[in-house]
Amino acid sequence: MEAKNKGKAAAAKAAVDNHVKTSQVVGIGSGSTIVFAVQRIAERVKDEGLSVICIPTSFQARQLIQENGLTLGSLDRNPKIDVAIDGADEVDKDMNCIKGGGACQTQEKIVASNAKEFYIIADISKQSKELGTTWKQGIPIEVIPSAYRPVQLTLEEMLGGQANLRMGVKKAGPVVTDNGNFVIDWQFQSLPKDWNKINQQIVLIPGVLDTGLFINMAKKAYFGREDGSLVEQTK
Ligand SMILES: O=C(CO)[C@H](O)[C@H](O)COP(=O)(O)O
Repeated sequence: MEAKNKGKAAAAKAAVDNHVKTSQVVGIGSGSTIVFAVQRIAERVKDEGLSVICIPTSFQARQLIQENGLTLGSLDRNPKIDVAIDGADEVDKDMNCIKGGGACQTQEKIVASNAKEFYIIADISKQSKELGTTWKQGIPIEVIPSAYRPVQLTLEEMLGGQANLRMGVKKAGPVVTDNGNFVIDWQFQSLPKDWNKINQQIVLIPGVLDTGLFINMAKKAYFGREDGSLVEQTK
């Protein structure tokens, strides 16, 4: 297994083994690390008879749940989630996160905020002392397509920096989210001191759905090192 994947797998296994119990409703995040968590849940279903209902945060998560033979639930049928597990692009010492590298942050935030407990799994490169110092691609913000230009201008006038429309790779034009919207990646000029305030300011701009700033939501983060060892972090 590739070294980085060893860390991701170790973090995923620890979170699933420590926090997922039978009969629970489990929120399934998106990205490359969550793949290992879903595989571990499937292993436990097979080996121990674990029984859980999985709530996806994206098209990718839905596919993963189905491909691994797990029970697919929905927020309509299972609005109360026991535990949610997800990856992150950066996690600071206070457990605040930047998410949305895969453009799934809105559904991820809905699932995480409706879970009793929310756990982050990541390779060690995602651990950071101060939010905004390691993830350099900007704060992901989901916007309604017709509003993208005014939102870009408002962000730049209000907060400075640069608000870039995320463009597709192997697809002409912008990235379109699972909700049919666009993503703006806001790159700040100077490191904000109060991320909570910044988040609230952005969310209030008409046309914005939500941001990839997950402030004070995660209970614990599991970071895996390349040798398969773990760093556990709580607030
Ligand atoms: O927020 C996300 C998707 O919107 C992902 O959880 C985040 O990008 C981390 O992904 P990976 O596990 O591939 O590092």
